[in-house]
Amino acid sequence: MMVPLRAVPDVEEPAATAADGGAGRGLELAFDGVTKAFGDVGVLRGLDLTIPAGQFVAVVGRSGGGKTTLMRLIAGLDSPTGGTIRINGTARRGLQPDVRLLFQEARLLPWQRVLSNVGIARGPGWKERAQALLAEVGLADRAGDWPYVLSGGQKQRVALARALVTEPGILLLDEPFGALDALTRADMHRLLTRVWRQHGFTAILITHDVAEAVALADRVLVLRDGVVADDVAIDIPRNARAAGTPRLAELERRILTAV
Ligand SMILES: Nc1ncnc2c1ncn2[C@@H]1O[C@H](COP(=O)(O)OP(=O)(O)OP(=O)(O)O)[C@@H](O)[C@H]1O
Repeated sequence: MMVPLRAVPDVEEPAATAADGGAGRGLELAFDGVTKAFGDVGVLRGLDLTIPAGQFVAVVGRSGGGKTTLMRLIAGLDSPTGGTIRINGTARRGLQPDVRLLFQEARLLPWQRVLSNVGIARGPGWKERAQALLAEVGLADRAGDWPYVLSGGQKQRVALARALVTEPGILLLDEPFGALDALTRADMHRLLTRVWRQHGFTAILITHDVAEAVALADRVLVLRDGVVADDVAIDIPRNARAAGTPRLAELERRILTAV
């Protein structure tokens, strides 16, 4: 197995919050009585929720609980049955270029080299921009490679660089590290935290892994039976989380109980 060799520096800065989050380009996301049903089956049954600009939110819940449905609504890939989703106060309709998605699979174009995969949006200066983002994700020297020679973790880094190329205000992450081994996952956690601070987007991470949620997020939402069953602030500095404090264990237990 190929494991990314380039370690991500684990630079610890004060945790960014909604108030001082990153570069401040994040967008606020608000749900106002949002429901979603497929036929008779109500998947989301009334979400009222505000996610401040620049916040890092994790969404956990049982399989089939509506997490991916929620992502698709935010991304504009599907419409709510009722209620409104607002981005910076404006009701969202259809696809929005300010919102980007990262999936469990990197979904790179196999017939394009790494640099072209990142610079998919093209436009003036795209090569320099794509190259700079590759450097940011630790793949500066892989620009000329074909996707098939990369490891799973490296592919996800390329996908992350590609998602950032348009400087999205909201980044949706649907189990992006689910298929990676533990060491690569830990590297990706550090990388994601770093780019989130650097770029300032609002991050919404879907995960089955409560430990991952409390390691990365400012706030964890538990989605159960189509509503937010718990909304937990992770009030522990990020640099204290890896060590595992009693408070962190307590929050993890609370989330697991709510799930
Ligand atoms: N297009 C669709 N048509 C009908 N039912 C759907 C559709 N999309 C999702 N569902 C149903 O909605 C429910 C929630 O699905 P969703 O994929 O959002 O759950 P999830 O929490 O993301 O699950 P997992 O963790 O397993 O990915 C499921 O019962 C699913 O079968």
